[in-house]
Amino acid sequence: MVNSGKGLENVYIDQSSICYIDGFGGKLYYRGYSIEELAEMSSFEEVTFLLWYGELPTKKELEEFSKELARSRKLPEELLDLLYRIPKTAHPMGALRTAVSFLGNLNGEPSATPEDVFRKGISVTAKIPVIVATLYRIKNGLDPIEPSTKLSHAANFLYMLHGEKPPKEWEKAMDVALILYAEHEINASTLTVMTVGSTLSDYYSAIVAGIGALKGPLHGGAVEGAIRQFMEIGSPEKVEEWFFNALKEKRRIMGAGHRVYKTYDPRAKVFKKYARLLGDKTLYEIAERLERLVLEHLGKKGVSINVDYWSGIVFHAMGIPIELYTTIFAMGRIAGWTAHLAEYISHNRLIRPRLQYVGEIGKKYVPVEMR
Ligand SMILES: CC(=O)SCCNC(=O)CCNC(=O)[C@H](O)C(C)(C)COP(=O)(O)OP(=O)(O)OC[C@H]1O[C@@H](n2cnc3c(N)ncnc32)[C@H](O)[C@@H]1OP(=O)(O)O
Ligand SMILES: O=C([O-])CC(=O)C(=O)O
Repeated sequence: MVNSGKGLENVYIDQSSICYIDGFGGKLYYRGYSIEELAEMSSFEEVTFLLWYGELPTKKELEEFSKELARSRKLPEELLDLLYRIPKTAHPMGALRTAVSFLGNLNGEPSATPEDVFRKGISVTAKIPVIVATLYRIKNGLDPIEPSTKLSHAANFLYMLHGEKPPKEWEKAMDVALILYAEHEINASTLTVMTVGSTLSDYYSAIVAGIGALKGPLHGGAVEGAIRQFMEIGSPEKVEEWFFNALKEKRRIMGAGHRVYKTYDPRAKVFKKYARLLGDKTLYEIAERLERLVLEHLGKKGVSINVDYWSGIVFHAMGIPIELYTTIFAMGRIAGWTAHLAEYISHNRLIRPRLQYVGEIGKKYVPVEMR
């Protein structure tokens, strides 16, 4: 290799003031504020404002921003019609990708300024939970519920999904989940968004590409993989046998390992607290036993527990079907995608790395009849 950055490991492509990860110390900061403090004290609306505009909002700014988000929830009729026509077998991330792409056809002129990105960002951030909840209800033969303009971003999603206002502790847990998922520097989906944005394509094209990247099981899709693996194990006594079999078969433990964290992901610690508080006891115990084995046997390779390990147990406790978990990740991450897109295009340069060619050159072309 020309350099050692396979998979762009440890390659810095720009400077940014949005997020700092200390991968060995297990620390994470959004605009300088620790993730633990934001999760405990803040809200998704406030964190989105912080990520986009660089400072915590004043009370008035937060009220206006929250109102604007709430006002932007309603889906256009054309999109509602489309949601009914998406195949019921589609994975919700695929359906969400189609829905956001369709929104782009209603409003997809190139986004050349950060202000334009934020204007569209408000609309898409507001609509993603509405799209997800509406799709879920249509798929299950239930009537979609109109978004409320009174509820918080987190509470409105749960309300639209279940058809009733959520208990306070569910609203808080969902709000915390959205905060924890909101931003994480230049992860695979954010790089994807920035790459599309760097061609000066439109906001929606960039976000659609980000949704596609997030869906994969090595990235956001791991949240579904992690809980499915706990369910597959089935009982705490079976964890050990399952783990050593997985190692023997060279299967990855979902929700473990990370390109940047070589220690416990600080977001996973917060999720673990909520999983203990709200989650199914058996699933929690399975996950805890598996975690011990991961840390003991894979810790020396720098494999620890990541953000996707515990979160599914929290969503499961709120009666949310597993196939929606990655869409909840997207509901949070839209904030970070938008922040990075706006920051990058404000001093844009086309993203275009190289591949070292190792094939042959100068081969003689043979016409098809002679092959
Ligand atoms: C929100 C997020 O995106 S967080 C990540 C979510 N993804 C997952 O949870 C899926 C499982 N995890 C993984 O597949 C990986 O840890 C990734 C993709 C996240 C990071 O991968 P990379 O940084 O490329 O690590 P890489 O693949 O080089 O692995 C390094 C070593 O750790 C091992 N390893 C890494 N993750 C795991 C895991 N989950 N289970 C078992 N072993 C693992 C690899 O086998 C490798 O071992 P080796 O050196 O003996 O061959
Ligand atoms: O940073 C990464 O590579 C993956 C991750 O944890 C995230 O996107 O939240």
